[in-house]
Amino acid sequence: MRIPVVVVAGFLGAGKTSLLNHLLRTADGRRIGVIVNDFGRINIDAMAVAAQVDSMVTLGNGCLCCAVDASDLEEMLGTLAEADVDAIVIEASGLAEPPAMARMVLACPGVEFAGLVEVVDAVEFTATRERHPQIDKHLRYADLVLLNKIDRATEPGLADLVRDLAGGAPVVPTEHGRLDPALLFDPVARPAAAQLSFFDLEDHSQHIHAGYETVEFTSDAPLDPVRLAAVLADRHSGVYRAKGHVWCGTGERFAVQVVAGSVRVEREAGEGTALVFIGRDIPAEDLRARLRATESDRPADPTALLSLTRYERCP
Ligand SMILES: Nc1nc2c(ncn2[C@@H]2O[C@H](COP(=O)(O)OP(=O)(O)OP(=O)(O)O)[C@@H](O)[C@H]2O)c(=O)[nH]1
Repeated sequence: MRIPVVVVAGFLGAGKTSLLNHLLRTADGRRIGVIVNDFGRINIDAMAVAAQVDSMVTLGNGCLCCAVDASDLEEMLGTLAEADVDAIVIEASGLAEPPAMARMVLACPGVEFAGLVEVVDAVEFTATRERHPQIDKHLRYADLVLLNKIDRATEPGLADLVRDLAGGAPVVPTEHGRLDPALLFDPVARPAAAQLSFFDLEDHSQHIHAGYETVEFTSDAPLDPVRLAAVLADRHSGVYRAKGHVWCGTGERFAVQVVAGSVRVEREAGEGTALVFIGRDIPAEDLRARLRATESDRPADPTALLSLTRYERCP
């Protein structure tokens, strides 16, 4: 039997890793192999899922849809297939071109393309669509759409709009990607996957990731929470997404998640700092210098960092 491969796509910060982690947590005996593709060189998403996955291949630094050719993907899928998994989930980078990825999976022997899942950020969707009208097409080709962050959705008519754009594919409202895994992995429950054979090969310059860049920062020194909080609060308007881990020299570190105007900082175990900023026209040198200036030689009370957590819309 060919192994089903599900592609999970969705714009930066929509909730793909949350969905993946939920699927891994609720796998109920299914062995799930994962391919995680992060846009930056540091694969933060891979770190987030590594603890619970049966078998994982990661690909950082560029979108799978462009950075890899079909034979590389075939090799990655082959590695997972050898690990004897029941299903494979590919988490695309938040800037990937989902139809292109689906087409690549369709071309791989030994696996069955089991559908394109598009995760929609119910808070940011309208603003994202304005910047990237191509996103409508992503929904049109989806086999299943998650209308995620429904707990924070305030826009009237959004569900109807997403349903219209999804053109008949099921639209499931979710919080933190909590989707019934049967919808993805049970052949009976899962919607029939599109064949995508009618796609024209697109020009890569039209892809959403054209124009986006990443700035990475790593450090083994304790960071000063007050100075770092100021850098994160006063981030350049080009930064849409930031994620990673921050260490202030205490016995814990902090997971940082920025999506547009939302900032979430949570305690977690570990040491060391790795942060990735994703956006357009980010003044990389300036940002790196400001981050470097937060390095300190002593631990400090992290309250200033924790109190950054807030949800707000971008102006
Ligand atoms: N309030 C709320 N927050 C959510 C929900 N789903 C995800 N988040 C938060 O949104 C942020 C981004 O979630 P991720 O799952 O990392 O998003 P992603 O699509 O994997 O992000 P990229 O890989 O960077 O594109 C995190 O802080 C999540 O906790 C949700 O349903 N409601």
